[in-house]
Amino acid sequence: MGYRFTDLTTACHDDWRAYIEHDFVRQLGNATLPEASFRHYLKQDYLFLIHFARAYALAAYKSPTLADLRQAHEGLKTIVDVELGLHVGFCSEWGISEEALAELQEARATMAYTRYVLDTGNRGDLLDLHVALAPCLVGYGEIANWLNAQSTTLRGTHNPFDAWIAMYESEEFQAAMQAELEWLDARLADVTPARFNELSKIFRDATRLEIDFWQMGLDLSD
Ligand SMILES: Cc1ncc(CN)c(N)n1
Repeated sequence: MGYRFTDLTTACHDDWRAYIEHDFVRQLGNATLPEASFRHYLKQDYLFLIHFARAYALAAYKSPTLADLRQAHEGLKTIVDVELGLHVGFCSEWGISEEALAELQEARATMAYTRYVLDTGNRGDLLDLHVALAPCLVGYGEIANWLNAQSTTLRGTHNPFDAWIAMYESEEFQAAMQAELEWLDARLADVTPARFNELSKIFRDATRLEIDFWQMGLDLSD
């Protein structure tokens, strides 16, 4: 029997749950997240998204077939058109101008995560790269769904972070997540146990770097 994406989350169960259910996420859901933490996160996420768009462009470059190229293009479009498009508007609502975004200094957690993914993609193959990217695209879709399943999550005007949840529960984002899951399931079906172990390691590393990114927001670390 072949592997599926859920085998990766099962192999890294504790790290995956620590990422999805991080205190930053919980506080964002119940509207207790300090505004300074959200602002710090938003700024760093702007830099993060630019590097992740580059990583999807690398996936396009490494794509041997039209189907692979389409999937890389899907990830790139989601970041550039859906996330970054809304992000700049979000930032301005939170008092962060485009000029301020252009002058930002990258925090170490942003640097570590984005460069890890780009390095994994450069030295590995297309599947290595998609697995390194998966906690980002699949994780945020799952986080929105997890938040919506919690009785403590506030929605609408009661929550200043509502628009953030709305972005990741949107049809467009959820469809991109599903397409990525299908692509990963199809590729993982053929891998050997030894190869699956290598991929699990990449998935775990990227998931742990997502945890550090949340923590950076909470700690306001640079
Ligand atoms: C750090 C991080 N990880 C994931 C996502 C969702 N693309 C994001 N915007 N930022």
